Amino acid sequence: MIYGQVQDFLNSNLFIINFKNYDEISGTKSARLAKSAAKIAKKHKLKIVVCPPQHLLAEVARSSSDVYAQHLDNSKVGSTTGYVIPEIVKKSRVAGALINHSEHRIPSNEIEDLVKRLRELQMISVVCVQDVSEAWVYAQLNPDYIAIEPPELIGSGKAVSKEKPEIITESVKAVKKANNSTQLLCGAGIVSGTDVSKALELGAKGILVASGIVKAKNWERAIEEFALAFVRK
Ligand SMILES: O=C[C@H](O)COP(=O)(O)O
Repeated sequence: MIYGQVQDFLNSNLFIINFKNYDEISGTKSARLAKSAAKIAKKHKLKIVVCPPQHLLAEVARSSSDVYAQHLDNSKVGSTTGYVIPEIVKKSRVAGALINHSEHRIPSNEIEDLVKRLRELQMISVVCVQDVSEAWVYAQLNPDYIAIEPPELIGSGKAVSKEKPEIITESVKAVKKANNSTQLLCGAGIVSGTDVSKALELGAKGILVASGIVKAKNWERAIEEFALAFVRK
């Protein structure tokens, strides 16, 4: 992305679908889900990013421009084996990454290094945090996004925006206090358009969702329902 495009991107709402390692997206099904996301993104002029499993990143990124890694390793370019690193995935058209997801936590010095590395590569960084105090700590690194996710609600079908609205409003404040360009996303248990609307009402710039889409019987219908919540906000 060139500079102007990066700015436009950061000004719009963001809807991230993390495929995790659900069986529903194994093999060629990841590309199918990414295609549905791209279709609805285009229809509503909405930013929808997909995070397929690591081994499918390049394949999905061949046909979709909005692909982030679920995780990256802070290993060097060169003689490192079995790690997935920013410089190399960028060459497969991967545009950003989740960092420190609740299911793949890393030490704070690595979070800091990865945010810097992604910035230098003009890739988008999404640092996942579990509570408001972590939102404040990591917002000061100025990642593009902080994604707040109370771990106990992940995969529960009980939306953070309804179960713990205060964690979103408090995190919005924490991120603002950092006084930089970082914006807040939220996730955990989001399964409906009203969950999304509520998150946006509370001040989130977007959402990070997995099971609510991946496990839906009809992917396109579910993505459309979430997308409409963004469009109607
Ligand atoms: O990365 C996604 C989050 O962990 C949320 O997962 P969930 O939508 O299944 O609760």
